[in-house]
Amino acid sequence: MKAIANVDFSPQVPDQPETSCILIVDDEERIRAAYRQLLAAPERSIEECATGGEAIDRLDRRDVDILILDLNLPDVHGLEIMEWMVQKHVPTAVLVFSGDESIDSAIRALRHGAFEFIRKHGNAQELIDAVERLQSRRRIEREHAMMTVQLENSERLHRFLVEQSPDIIYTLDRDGRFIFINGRVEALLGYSRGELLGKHYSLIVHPDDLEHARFAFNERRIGDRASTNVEIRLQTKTQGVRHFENRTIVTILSAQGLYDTTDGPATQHFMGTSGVARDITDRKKAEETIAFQAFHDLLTGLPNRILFKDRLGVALTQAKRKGKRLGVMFIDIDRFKLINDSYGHHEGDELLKRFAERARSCLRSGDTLARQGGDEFTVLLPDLSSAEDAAVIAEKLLAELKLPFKIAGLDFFATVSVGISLYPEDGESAELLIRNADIAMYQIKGRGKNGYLQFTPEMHSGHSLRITLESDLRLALESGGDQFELHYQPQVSHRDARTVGMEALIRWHHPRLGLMAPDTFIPLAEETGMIVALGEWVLERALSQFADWREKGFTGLQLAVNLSPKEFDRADLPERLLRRLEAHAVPPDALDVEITENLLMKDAEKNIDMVKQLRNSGLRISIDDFGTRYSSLNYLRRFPINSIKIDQSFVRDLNAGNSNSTSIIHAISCIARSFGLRILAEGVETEAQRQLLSGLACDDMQGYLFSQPLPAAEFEAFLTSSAFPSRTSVN
Ligand SMILES: Nc1nc2c(ncn2[C@@H]2O[C@@H]3COP(=O)(O)O[C@H]4[C@@H](O)[C@H](n5cnc6c(=O)[nH]c(N)nc65)O[C@@H]4COP(=O)(O)O[C@H]3[C@H]2O)c(=O)[nH]1
Repeated sequence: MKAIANVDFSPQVPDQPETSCILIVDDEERIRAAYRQLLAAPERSIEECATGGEAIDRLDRRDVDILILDLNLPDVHGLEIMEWMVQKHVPTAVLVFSGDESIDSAIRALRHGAFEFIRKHGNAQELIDAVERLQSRRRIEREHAMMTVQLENSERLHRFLVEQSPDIIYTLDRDGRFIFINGRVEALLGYSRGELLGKHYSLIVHPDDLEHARFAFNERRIGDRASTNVEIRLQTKTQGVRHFENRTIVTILSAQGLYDTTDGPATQHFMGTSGVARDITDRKKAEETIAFQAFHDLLTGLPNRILFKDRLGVALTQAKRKGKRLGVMFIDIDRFKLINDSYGHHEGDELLKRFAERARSCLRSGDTLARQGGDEFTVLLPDLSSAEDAAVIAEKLLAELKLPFKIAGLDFFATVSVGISLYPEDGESAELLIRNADIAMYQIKGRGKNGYLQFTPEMHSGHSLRITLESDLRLALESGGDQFELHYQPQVSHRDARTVGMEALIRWHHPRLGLMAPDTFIPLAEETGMIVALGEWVLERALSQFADWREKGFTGLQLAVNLSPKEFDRADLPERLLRRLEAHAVPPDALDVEITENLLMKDAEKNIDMVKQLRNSGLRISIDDFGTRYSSLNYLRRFPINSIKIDQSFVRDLNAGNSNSTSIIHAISCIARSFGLRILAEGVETEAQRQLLSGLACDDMQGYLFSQPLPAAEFEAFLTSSAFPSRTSVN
């Protein structure tokens, strides 16, 4: 950026009356003395000269404001002095007084640039009035000159700002033609200014946005009512580096009407529009990357489970309306783990990709093949004329797989187990149809794999385990929660390798099944509503432990707890949290509530309100598993959260040198930073990941590299003795 050199933008209008220097030139000393007396005043400094020569010397210093000049001097004629002054550009104002009272003499003096002509022997008041008039004129002239300088400076500053602006700044005439556009347009759109001046704005607007642009570019309103942040795609002149889609950049446009008010505010004439277009192409690209990966599986490019479920929901609505049948297939590649472990992950990934291609080739264009995760795929068959149609497709798939996959020079033979469920026979909801297809798939696996089966209600008996777990969980809660334990995992600041907080993670010591990870019982607790009581237990235990640590001197730490969406359903959540915080004397800003992206998407308005209430109470809010759902940046705008936790899956992929993951983390961290959010990466297991993440501007990290989640006593020892001590370590 250029420096704004030599420009003084400070106001320069004087607040004190200035002293005027007055020079009286007359050969008669008596007259000079009389005039000096007449004109004496504090804001005047009066000097005298008896000859023209002396006067010229004095005037040459150019600090005389007013010259009172007698024309008839002994050495030089007064008019000659005035000629000399014109030649030398002496800026002194001249008041001629002369004993020669002829009109001719007065006219000559005035022609030579005199301000006024006064008769020498006239009324003395005439001289005083003339000098006052001159002083006042000089003052106005000076102020005018100063204002001109200020105006020039401000215009220079304005030009500088407009030219250096990273945004396109333009003015249109009343017909929508450019009458001004700054140089930024050249870099952004590839047009020179000359090419655009006089042209209609539609030349640079993407054809699909013309209608939209008409409102923004024709904006007639001003002030707060004028359009701001209208998203419009502009077209570049040629295929540029910065294009979004074909020759397109995305901008946010703000515009307002321009009015001629010279005839007074009542008679405003519309003159045109001026506005600013900010290039947001990079942000849009990042949003698209994130939106794509939120709905797609990165490895195969297939829809992921969220998109699948969404499409299934839409297909179900249509099937219900039209009275049609639809099918869901759950496909699992047999012994995939074995292939992965024996040949390596790269080969495993390659097999998944090739399998996806082959499976897709067996389907019609309206069918959806999705990857659920790992080696599990699902298929939506939205339009089946009979139950057998799904079986035909499954057979086709099995037949396709008789041919080997050639990967890294080797022949891989893959077989699959396929479970099928049908609407309306096997379920009316997306969840039920997927679950029943899954159950059918497990049945075929149990029967020796490589085949397909349609769901039958008898297959449900295996689900009795779930029923038992449900009642065990209820009992565990009712008996006071002794079977539960909290483990704490440190969160480490990447800047100074200090522990800055911890996440509380629940464990269940099941009396028969042993130690159970939360993934095995939290979903069940959520489905049955027991999560609310479980959440209460977690909060109470975690806060009491945390308060204990604070008392021991570990004060600067944050405690993170997971909150399930069900807990958000209760309107009194903020009060309950605050009550518990108060009971343990823990300040609200030490508690970091982790919520999932799902929560923000479903029932957004209600949840926005809840998040705002929590934030207003001083609590901190983090979004857990960020990037795994539809990470619309809109909700980052609308939800006043503090931090985001980048999901482990991206961190894991960093190890495999997956450039997709790197660019997604980069995109996420750029966006998070622009919203002023703290970024925490989860699941950091290796030094290589730590280094990559540091380069991607992650503030804090959590993962096995620093520590596994630990029981309270071990965590306390970690805080004091580890390589990542607490910032407020008591030791
Ligand atoms: N592979 C790998 N894993 C790592 C690493 N570092 C941490 N982890 C694991 O990643 C999970 C992080 O927690 P989360 O994303 O909040 O995910 C949590 C959270 O969503 C839920 N959860 C745990 N405790 C609670 C709770 O008290 N309430 C609620 N509502 N949910 C909970 O269960 C999920 C799983 O918890 P955990 O099994 O404890 O699993 C924890 C943790 O043990 C690493 O370097 N590598």
